[in-house]
Amino acid sequence: MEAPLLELRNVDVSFGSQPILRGINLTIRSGETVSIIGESGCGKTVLLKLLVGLLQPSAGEILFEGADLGDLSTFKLGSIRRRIGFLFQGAALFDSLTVYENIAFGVRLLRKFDEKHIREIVHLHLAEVGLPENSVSKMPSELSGGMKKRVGLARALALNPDVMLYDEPTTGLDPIMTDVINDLILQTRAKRPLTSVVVTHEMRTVRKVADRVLMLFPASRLTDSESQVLFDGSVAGLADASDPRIKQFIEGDARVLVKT
Ligand SMILES: Nc1ncnc2c1ncn2[C@@H]1O[C@H](COP(=O)(O)OP(=O)(O)OP(=O)(O)O)[C@@H](O)[C@H]1O
Repeated sequence: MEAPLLELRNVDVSFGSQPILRGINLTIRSGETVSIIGESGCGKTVLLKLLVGLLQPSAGEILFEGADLGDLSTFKLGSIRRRIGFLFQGAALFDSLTVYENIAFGVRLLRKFDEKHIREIVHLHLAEVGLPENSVSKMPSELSGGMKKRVGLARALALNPDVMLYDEPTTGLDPIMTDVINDLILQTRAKRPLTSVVVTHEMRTVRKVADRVLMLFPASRLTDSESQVLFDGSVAGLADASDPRIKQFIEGDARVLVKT
């Protein structure tokens, strides 16, 4: 059987004496859109950073197409990273560069294309995320939060990734812009073979985009025998889950601490 595209085996992450991830086992198959949910601080962003090699686990293995990231040369790790697009929380645009230069940045760095080809790529992806042509000359400070996210997405897609990692893509956006970004995540996947991991605490986003949901619980509040993954299944299955911590998360404010 084909190896999963991404796999975490018995992964622990601690910062100092603080355990953040504990014994995480997870497989993500090619083409899936997996949403990772859980209250603030439970380690969702840490998990995303592990997948792209921005963080190393304290124990366990992270595999990409069966290859352990911890065993790879810098060169091989670099070639895997280039296949992974990341839409950071807050979009993380370069403030001193125009929208055009932000989208072109990675393409210039990683591909030997002439300027005409780069211009085509920038305009193609600007159109894909629904931004008008004249936004190319704008500076990030002139953009709304939703526009920034769209530029961040265009910048990631311009590198033609096989995997897209989204960190809170709709947090802080109004409901209309949330739906625009949710639709873009769906369209992005419909246009190309893409595996996506979407970290969010917005159930609206989960319901719209996820094939599968994974819910984490803070490691610091688990008993020794409990799994940190409270739920791994379909969005529909989430609604039927009996664990009160899951119910509270999906019914209430995701950021409110659940008392156990
Ligand atoms: N580099 C780091 N050094 C020390 N602690 C860190 C580091 N990165 C994350 N943490 C801590 O790990 C915990 C989990 O952080 P993480 O950002 O993954 O949470 P999250 O589930 O994504 O939360 P949120 O929904 O608020 O973004 C937090 O307590 C955070 O302070």
